[in-house]
Amino acid sequence: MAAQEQLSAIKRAKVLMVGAGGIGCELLKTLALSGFQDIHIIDMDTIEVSNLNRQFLFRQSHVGQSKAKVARDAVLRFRPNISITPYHANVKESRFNVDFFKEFDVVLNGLDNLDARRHVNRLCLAADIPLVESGTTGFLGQVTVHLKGKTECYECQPKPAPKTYPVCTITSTPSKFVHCIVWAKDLLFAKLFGDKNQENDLNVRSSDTANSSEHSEDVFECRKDEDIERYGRRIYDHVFGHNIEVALSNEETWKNRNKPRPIYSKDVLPEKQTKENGNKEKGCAADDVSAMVSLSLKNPQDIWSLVENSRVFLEALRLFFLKREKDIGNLTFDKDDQLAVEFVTAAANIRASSFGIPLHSLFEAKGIAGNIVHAVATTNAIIAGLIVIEAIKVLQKDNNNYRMTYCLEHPSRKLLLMPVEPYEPNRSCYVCSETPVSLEVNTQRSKLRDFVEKIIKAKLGMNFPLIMQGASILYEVGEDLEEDMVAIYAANLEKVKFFIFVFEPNSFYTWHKKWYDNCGLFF
Ligand SMILES: Nc1ncnc2c1ncn2[C@@H]1O[C@H](COP(=O)(O)OP(=O)(O)OP(=O)(O)O)[C@@H](O)[C@H]1O
Ligand SMILES: [Zn+2]
Repeated sequence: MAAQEQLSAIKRAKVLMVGAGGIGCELLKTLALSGFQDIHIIDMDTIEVSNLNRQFLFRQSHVGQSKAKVARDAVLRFRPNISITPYHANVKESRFNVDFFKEFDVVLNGLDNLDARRHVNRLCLAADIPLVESGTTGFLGQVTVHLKGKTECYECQPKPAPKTYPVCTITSTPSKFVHCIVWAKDLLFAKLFGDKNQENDLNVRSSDTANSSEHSEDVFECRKDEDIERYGRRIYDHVFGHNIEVALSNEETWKNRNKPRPIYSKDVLPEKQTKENGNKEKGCAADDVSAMVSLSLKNPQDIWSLVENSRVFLEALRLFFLKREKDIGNLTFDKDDQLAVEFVTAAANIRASSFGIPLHSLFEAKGIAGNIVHAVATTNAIIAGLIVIEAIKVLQKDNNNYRMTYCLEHPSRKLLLMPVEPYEPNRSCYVCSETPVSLEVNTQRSKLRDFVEKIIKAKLGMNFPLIMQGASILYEVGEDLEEDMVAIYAANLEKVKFFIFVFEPNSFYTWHKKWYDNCGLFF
């Protein structure tokens, strides 16, 4: 009897879930309610307040606790007799190796990043375990099934790169609010609060023409005898006033564009006004410091005026120096860092105002800055259901009926869920096919570092590459390397004229034989 067989396949199955976030919580619940009895779940995160609106296994009292463990406990309350094994860990840890993966009948991904997805894909290929992969953004979602040799693997098709903008649009000619956000976040915020040694295009325009008395590197440093109010105003005037004037001096740029308007702090905020606001101090922990709180701005969905944005800008900068001084120099923008979001929102709005671009609320700016498409709980639930449907087909080896399913925002051919037959493996996929990758590299010019970082790690996604020249090792990655080897490898990275063979050694992935024999990179 088909139904009986299905049920016993479900009961016998040992499944691994990776990710206990938006999709993962729904998936764990649906697995349990569908009769699965042996579920292992890996998630490296702890619960945040922002998860509670859609990750229904979690409650306020769980904030700060392991997602995997709390998810397990929540599901055991309504299915007390099943076995759920949680791992509060990164799936990339070496204990989750090929042998670990081989213990499962199917692996189900509910992840949110390319790196972890690639990693799980490769482990599933190496262990020859079916993978059901998924993802959602807002109303959109998809579920795909990957079986080694039968359907394409997760990496058979190149993934679209995240959207980037031309540097000059960001530094000189923004035309959309998102350009102002990128400027505020990746240039101004990074310059003031991030790693000082990182390249930064913020001042390209002004430093081109900067007069020699003002050394452009020092403009952003707080001077010895300068109080923080004055420093804030100087930065404000430099980036929203002076830099815009410099940009305007290049007539060519503005022939077919609207000219921006330089904005100086004294025109927007008379000196006295900031003093009044700036002095309102509230005692709170460094992490909770907020310019909105100290300026009594309550609603994050309000669009602030230029004056309000200018106040937030100066107040946020002041608070960073006053309350978060130890973070300065190490910060990268984080959408969950309230003060950082306030600063970036205000800076982006002041720049938008200068360029005649409509201003936005903090809520909207945060969404754009964090590349956030607001998650839709229903999409996650639908996708989780589809994952379970495909997982059951996998367990029953129902080879002819696997489907990739897309969840659409608007009906297409009257369907909101669009099933498509899975594609065959891509014969030239460097991950799952026999094809060796050949690359042409100019070994006279390229440093080994460029090769390792731009190609081996970024493009090919190798985590533990081993690079050989003849019989000697030029470079490898590992936790237990001797110090002197680390120094030698570091020196090798700066060298040019290498002639090498690269592979990801099998101690970690134990690549299936084909990969191991053929998928080296030859030069
Ligand atoms: N390498 C990894 N190892 C283990 N778990 C991972 C790894 N990478 C991502 N995850 C987990 O995958 C889950 C993805 O869930 P989701 O997309 O809902 O993101 P979130 O972090 O919960 O929410 P958001 O980012 O939208 O605020 C997260 O719980 C995250 O911890
Ligand atoms: Zn592939």
